[in-house]
Amino acid sequence: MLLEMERISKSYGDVNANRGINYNLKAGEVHAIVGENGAGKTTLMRILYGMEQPSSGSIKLNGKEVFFNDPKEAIRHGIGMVHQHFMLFPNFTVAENIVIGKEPGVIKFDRKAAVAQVEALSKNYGIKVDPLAKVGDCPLGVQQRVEILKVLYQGAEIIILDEPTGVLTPLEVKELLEAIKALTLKGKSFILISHKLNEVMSAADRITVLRDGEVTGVVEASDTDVEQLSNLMVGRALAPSIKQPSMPKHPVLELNNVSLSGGGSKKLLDSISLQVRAGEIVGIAGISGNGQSELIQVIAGLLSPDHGKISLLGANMTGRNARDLRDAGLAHIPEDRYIWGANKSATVAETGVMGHQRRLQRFGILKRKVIRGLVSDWIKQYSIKAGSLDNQTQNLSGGNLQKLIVARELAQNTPFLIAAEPTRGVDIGAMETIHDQLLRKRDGGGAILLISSELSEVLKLSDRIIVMYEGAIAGELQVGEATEEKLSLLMAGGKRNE
Ligand SMILES: Nc1ncnc2c1ncn2[C@@H]1O[C@H](COP(=O)(O)OP(=O)(O)OP(=O)(O)O)[C@@H](O)[C@H]1O
Repeated sequence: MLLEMERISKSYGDVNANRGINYNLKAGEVHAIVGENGAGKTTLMRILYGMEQPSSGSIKLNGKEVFFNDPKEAIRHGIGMVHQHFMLFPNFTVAENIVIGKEPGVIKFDRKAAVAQVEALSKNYGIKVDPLAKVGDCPLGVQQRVEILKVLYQGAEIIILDEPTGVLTPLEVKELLEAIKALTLKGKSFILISHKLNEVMSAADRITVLRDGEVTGVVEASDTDVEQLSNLMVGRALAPSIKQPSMPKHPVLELNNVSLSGGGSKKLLDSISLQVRAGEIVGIAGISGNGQSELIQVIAGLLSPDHGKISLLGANMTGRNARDLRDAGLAHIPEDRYIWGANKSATVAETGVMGHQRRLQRFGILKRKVIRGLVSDWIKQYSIKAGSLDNQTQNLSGGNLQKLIVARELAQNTPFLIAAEPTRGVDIGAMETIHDQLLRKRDGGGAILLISSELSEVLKLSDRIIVMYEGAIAGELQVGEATEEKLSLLMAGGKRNE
């Protein structure tokens, strides 16, 4: 056996993140780990990668016990990790990012050698990149290839992929799954952490299921289905949300010819006009980087458009800041929970009211008791594993923080909500809860603009779908006529749907 993790336990104070976990990996195998948010997946991988030390238990590589004090030691033993949030330098080239930390050259960095080595590596493993491209200019799918080449350059035999498809387009996901397959044929082994059970079943040979820090099952992928996995994960089968037809009323958000330049002649937003009415969910689909992020930021008052008009409930809000927009009736589940949604060093209770403090204070003093009561209720409603209300936000697992932010924004009961990637990183049970809550808000007369890289989510929740391509609206489809194929065509710059 290539890797054996035996009886691994890890506690943080009262939280038992891992409780006697056994996990093993064969050479050339893809062995996925699934489980609810906070089940202990990341903790187990942080232990394997030397970022944390277990409270008890042992790790064996090729039958020999090893102990890693830090990631450098894990890397020396052939373990590589690609994190959910890429850790690349955007201003450096692809080649520089790959060789960093182990650069060729005796006294001085040998750039030519670096490019040659990256070219050879890329050819050997069939993973295409341009060594001279600046990483910040590369699409996310390419950035992920750079991360994978980087761990291969460091000599990885075991590659940990933590939620690798969260930010990828359907085509990029397909390419990633193909790259994984090709690498296993060359003897590399993968540990895949994912909430996307269909992808897990198509990529993995075996699947280990964790629940509350313990293993609840190890199954062959060819021998299981989504239902059995969800049972092992959550202890029950899932009931999909039921969507009633929408009954849209008055316009809540209106954009008229909104444009934003990106410096030079390039337009980040090109004459966008759209409406979101009370009682409807308008979905925005598009390959990441086609203006969706800028659209969200312009509407949320984080960027000011160069041209055009933005109105909320009939009031002109063009150029107003985020605080004014929140006061006027906007709630916002942000695209990136760490940049816009939370402060890592704040407590859970503080993150639970971030952006809404003004409503929860009296004479400039926060109503702490009220806040603690509110946040405690959301923790119960969304089954958030948060430890205590005074726990630091950075100690929450990614999915649990996402749930806290969604709960906070939905609880504001505002007439308008931007829901950007609302279920990124959450488990299937929580996804169901969040979808139900979004539909409930819509049915209660809320207007929702949904931006999601998950086409299935856009199709499931939206009443109308707008596709963005190169900063402009490439087409609009009613939910009845929209299919993944039609949307994908428009997303790739296909014919405008007039
Ligand atoms: N440094 C820490 N201090 C305190 N608690 C922690 C710390 N790191 C993790 N935890 C807790 O350990 C538990 C397991 O977290 P972990 O991140 O391993 O879960 P996960 O299965 O990866 O979840 P997700 O699917 O949301 O990423 C959670 O309850 C989390 O809050």
